[in-house]
Amino acid sequence: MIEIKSLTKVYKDKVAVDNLSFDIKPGIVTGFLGPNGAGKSTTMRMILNLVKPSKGEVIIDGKHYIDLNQPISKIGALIDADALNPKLTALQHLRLMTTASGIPSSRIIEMLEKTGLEKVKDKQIEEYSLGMKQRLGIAAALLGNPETVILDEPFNGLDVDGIKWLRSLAKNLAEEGKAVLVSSHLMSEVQAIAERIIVLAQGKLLADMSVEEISKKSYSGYLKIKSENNSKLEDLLKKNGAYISKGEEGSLQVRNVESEKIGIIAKENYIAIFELTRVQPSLEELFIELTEGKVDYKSK
Ligand SMILES: Nc1ncnc2c1ncn2[C@@H]1O[C@H](COP(=O)(O)OP(=O)(O)OP(=O)(O)O)[C@@H](O)[C@H]1O
Repeated sequence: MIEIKSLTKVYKDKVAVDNLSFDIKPGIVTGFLGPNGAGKSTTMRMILNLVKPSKGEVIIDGKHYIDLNQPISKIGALIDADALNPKLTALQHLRLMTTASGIPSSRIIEMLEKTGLEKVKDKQIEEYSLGMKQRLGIAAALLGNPETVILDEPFNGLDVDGIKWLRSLAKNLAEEGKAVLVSSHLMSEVQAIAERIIVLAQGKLLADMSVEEISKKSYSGYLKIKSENNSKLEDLLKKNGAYISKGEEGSLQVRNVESEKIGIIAKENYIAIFELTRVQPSLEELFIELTEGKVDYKSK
């Protein structure tokens, strides 16, 4: 379990991470979402003790990172897939890591197989595509069989097969009891695997919810109604506290009144209902709504 407590990072006059608190729980995948520049990488780097917080702390199983016995078996991370020595082969890269940390070298082949790199293990990294480098970064992250796995934008550069593979890998790691934190700027990439979603914008926590909760939130959810007499129904529903706007094909978009009540009002007033559908925004739309106006580098 990793506890992030009031974590703050200020670069000169830029607040990259602003008083952020959340937990990374074992046994689930947590999606860490935010637009470019939201502060995801900076947070992950602070968890890994690569960046010193301006304020706040990260507690890993009750300890600070520097007090961990074998950090590599506590936290494995993919932070920057390009930060590899291009002249080394994958095998040499992983060998350096096992030698430096005392991890049994048998883990190397296991991880190369797990990440699909077994056949290209003797190629120099400079010949690797971004997707292959991501796979190697993941192999390195898993080398110490860590309890927590932190992956910063791991879907970048992966092809369709790679995305499928990574999704099932992340799920399997969580099923093994590991805490898995996966960052992305796209909800669609993590919604299929994450049980919990943390949304960050401009360094601040916008949402920390289960995927179920986030889907149930009514941000832009509404009831779509078509009836025999929409204008009469609209008046009646407004009297009952509904917020109504006009939808497509003459339908009504109704908020703030539940479907049962609408049904009863329609029945009591002899108005036949032709359609009554709950429309929930997709997670992608929810994410856009949550982060609207909170993007530093938005293309015009
Ligand atoms: N070393 C640094 N010096 C100065 N500013 C920095 C530094 N590292 C990050 N920042 C700034 O902090 C903010 C957060 O950056 P960060 O890389 O953590 O965001 P992110 O959510 O990971 O975005 P992306 O998806 O684009 O990587 C940005 O405005 C960035 O420019």
